Amino acid sequence: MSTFTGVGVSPGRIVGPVRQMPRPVAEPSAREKWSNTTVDEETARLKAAAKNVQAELQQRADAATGDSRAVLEATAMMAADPMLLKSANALIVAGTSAERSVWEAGSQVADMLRGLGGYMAERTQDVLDVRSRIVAELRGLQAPGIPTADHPFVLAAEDLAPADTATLNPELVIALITSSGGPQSHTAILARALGLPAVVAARGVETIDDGTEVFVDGAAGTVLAGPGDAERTAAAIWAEQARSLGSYSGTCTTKDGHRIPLLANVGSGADARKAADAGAEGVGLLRTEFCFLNRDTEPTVEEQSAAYREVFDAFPACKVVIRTLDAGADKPLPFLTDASEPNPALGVRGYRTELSTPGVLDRQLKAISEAADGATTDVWVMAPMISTAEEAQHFAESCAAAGLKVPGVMVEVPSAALTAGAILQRVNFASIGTNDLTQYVMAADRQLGPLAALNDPWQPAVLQLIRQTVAGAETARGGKRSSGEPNGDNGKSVGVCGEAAADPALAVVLVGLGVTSLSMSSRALAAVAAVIGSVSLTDAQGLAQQALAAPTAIEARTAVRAGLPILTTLGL
Ligand SMILES: C=C(OP(=O)(O)O)C(=O)O
Ligand SMILES: [Mg+2]
Repeated sequence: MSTFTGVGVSPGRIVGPVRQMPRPVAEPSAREKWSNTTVDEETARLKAAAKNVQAELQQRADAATGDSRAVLEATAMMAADPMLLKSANALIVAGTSAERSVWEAGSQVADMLRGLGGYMAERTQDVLDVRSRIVAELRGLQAPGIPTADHPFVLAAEDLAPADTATLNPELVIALITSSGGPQSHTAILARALGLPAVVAARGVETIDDGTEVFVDGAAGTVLAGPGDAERTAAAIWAEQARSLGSYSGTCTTKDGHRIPLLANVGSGADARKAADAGAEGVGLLRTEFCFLNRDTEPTVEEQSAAYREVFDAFPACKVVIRTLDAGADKPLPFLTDASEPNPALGVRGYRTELSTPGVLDRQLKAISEAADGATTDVWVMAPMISTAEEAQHFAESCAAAGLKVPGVMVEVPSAALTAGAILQRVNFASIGTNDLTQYVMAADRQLGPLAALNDPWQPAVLQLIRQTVAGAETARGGKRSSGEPNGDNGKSVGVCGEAAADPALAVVLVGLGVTSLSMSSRALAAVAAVIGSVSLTDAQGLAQQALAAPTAIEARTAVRAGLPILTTLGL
């Protein structure tokens, strides 16, 4: 039995066979020529590979439903695209290998589609995906992307990109294990959103053979190859505990009756409908960039408005906090961000793209305003990566110009936490993004596995910045508020929408620090509500003081967990 230790980022214990995510297909050399074959043989090789890829994609499409089916059908059609094959054949005739020919032909077709704009430009990614698949087929390699199987499996990967989420089928993938990736990486966020046990930064998991049975413990952060009876029993107990936790009732209060609204983090209308079904009281973070990943061109006002309206319609008469595009670093959008920046996390990302690409923000605000028109939803709008009071002021003015009445900011840059008082005099609310706040205050890339211990929202510096943000809000408000979620117009409320809110023990600390609402993946709602419901507000404040007094992240977590016996009862 070998054990791999990493960082547990989504709790749960499960036993299942591993499937490795294939490595991305490498570009064939520009000098790659065919030899030992004839033009006809090389053309026939390409034709057969394209046909196999098409058949495989069509088979997957037939088995899929909804959005995944549409994506797979479009990609299957692309594999048989006559223009792609014709351009590739012309290169083969000139002596280029089938692999290189289809690679170049794919680039040509992609450029052409991009130039046509609109719906055609949307197909660019499909062509690039198909050409990689055909090259993999020609080389006898596993197809790129999330593997398929006819039985549930534990997906092992180096890390997952946000774009991989479209094809991840949670019925088949029962846990995620990665050799890289930090606790705030998108693999971790995705795992929590899907409620899948996950361990990141577990070096060596990339060497586990396909089919090997493993035991994944997403709380302990361990992966064990060749589990025995003890592990199988632990997995069965966890499945039973998960069932008994049930679903979120739609109301979260401390033991002594203080209301803490629990909202959902979503990335699309479909997500929002799932969150509403799960009992979320509204949306605390709509990641609008997730609606448009893989887009080469800016979505039109109409397209945006339709996407946002879907979310508003899922939450009539409830609060929805919509975040303007947070492009850059781990979430590049080609129409907004510069892929060649040397240090993208510190670069032109989030609200800062307004400097390099003015106009996109105003068009997005217009789209939000149009979507809100006639909807009963209480629409709040916030900007990501705000660093100064001037930026907050400018954002508030832009919202006002678009007729949006509740502007706010994300607090995810340490300067925003330190100057929260001045910032909150200019906007109505703040939402703390602990994922980025942690990476920036600890100077530790959130995507890097080796820095996982630094990238921990229990770090004393992060807790102090949260306290400072709440104190800044009190100054801006001109005094303390006793409890409850203030209204959007003058409340200067502080919520948390980073992944810290989904950690039930840390959620209690956040409440104790004075945070008034929490937003998380809907899977976490029931557990967070159960743990908050087990303490009074005074208990939560006491635990927050203990966490603040602890000199290290580990000691803070240990002290708080010791004060929350319900965590053990629920297996959290
Ligand atoms: C919620 C956050 O934003 P994202 O994870 O999308 O960067 C955060 O930084 O905590
Ligand atoms: Mg962020």
